[in-house]
Amino acid sequence: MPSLHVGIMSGTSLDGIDIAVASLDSDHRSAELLGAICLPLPPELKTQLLDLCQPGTDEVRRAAAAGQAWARLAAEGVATLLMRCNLQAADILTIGSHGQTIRHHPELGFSLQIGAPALLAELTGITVITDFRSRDVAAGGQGAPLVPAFHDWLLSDPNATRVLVNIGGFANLTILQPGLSVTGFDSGPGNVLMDAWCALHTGRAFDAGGAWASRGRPIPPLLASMLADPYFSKTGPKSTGREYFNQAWLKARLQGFPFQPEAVDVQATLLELTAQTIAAAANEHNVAGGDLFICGGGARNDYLMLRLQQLLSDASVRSTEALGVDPDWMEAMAFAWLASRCISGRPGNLPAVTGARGPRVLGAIYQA
Ligand SMILES: Nc1ncnc2c1ncn2[C@@H]1O[C@H](COP(=O)(O)OP(=O)(O)OP(=O)(O)O)[C@@H](O)[C@H]1O
Ligand SMILES: CC(=O)N[C@H]1[C@@H]2OC[C@@H](O2)[C@@H](O)[C@@H]1O[C@H](C)C(=O)O
Repeated sequence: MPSLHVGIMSGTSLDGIDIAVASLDSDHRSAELLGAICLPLPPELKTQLLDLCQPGTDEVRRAAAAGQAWARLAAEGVATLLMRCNLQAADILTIGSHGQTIRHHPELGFSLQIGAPALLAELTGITVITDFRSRDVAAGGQGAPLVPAFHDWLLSDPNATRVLVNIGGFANLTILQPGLSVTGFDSGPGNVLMDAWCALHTGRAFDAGGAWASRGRPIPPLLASMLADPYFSKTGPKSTGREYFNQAWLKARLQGFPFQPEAVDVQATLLELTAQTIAAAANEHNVAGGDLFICGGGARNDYLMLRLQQLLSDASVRSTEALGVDPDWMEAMAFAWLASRCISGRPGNLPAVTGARGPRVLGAIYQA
């Protein structure tokens, strides 16, 4: 029997809160997107959340305040979306709310998302499930990436190799190969460094279509110094975040550089870094001849898509649209699905992906 679930994702790009409502049918492994909405983060809330991604003073109070502001915005989004879809709160079994990651340190035993789930349950009148990463981390896993389990559930094909690549702030891959267990990991930065550099030099939040990067030329020694970072040669399970790949990381590479490069060439180098680390991660798993399907905002970066296709010339590189899944809503749908797993007492993680000791039911439930 299908049931209706809402998924809310606020990713590492901090561009907005994505909300999707989906009809999920576990008997037939199907997911139908009924509607979706993206609420841009007001600049003040974006700044508050970004500030919380690094150590600072009075963090507990600031995190509580920002979490509540986030929940109020998310609740408004849920109400608008349900109205547009002609649905009532009572039609929705659960909301799966990822919240906003402000620290991800599986090596220290925690991954912290904020988003005032109790308030969200109170404001929406719908059962809210959140804190999806902690249980996996407690079981020795990375707590990330979690979407590979959803990709496997919805998109695996017994006859074809499929690689799903989510390019948001960070990029993660899911490798679905007939007869092999699912592999998945974060390959490294997706858009996060490109966004930061673009904002600094052009005042724009991102480089639309990769047009600016396409006018520059990657700087080989700078690219080499970036690719030498030990994260890229580590094998999975592995996950990363703003704690590691951030403006300070970029600054350190630029400081060690003998001349002042052109800003546009740095942008081209950062795009190349994203493309090459994704391509290398796919190649490590011998996916030549398979299909790559891209989701997340990176699917709109035409130049990045072109570079990926050039680097992986034996594979076809397309957006997940080709599989019938809108690339903008894949992650929000994944959190709707993770909530459906939790409420039915079924595991949400893939131990082979996250490194957890075993399958675990993920999430904390705030009953309506
Ligand atoms: N038209 C476009 N051209 C180029 N890049 C784009 C375009 N639209 C969106 N993006 C990129 O996609 C990003 C947002 O992607 P997305 O919403 O998938 O990220 P996220 O969910 O925040 O990240 P994560 O998956 O890491 O949590 C933007 O910050 C921008 O870099
Ligand atoms: C800790 C955290 O929020 N990680 C995000 C981030 O954004 C992409 C990548 O890094 C992935 O590991 C994860 O998100 C997706 C939704 C995931 O867990 O699959």
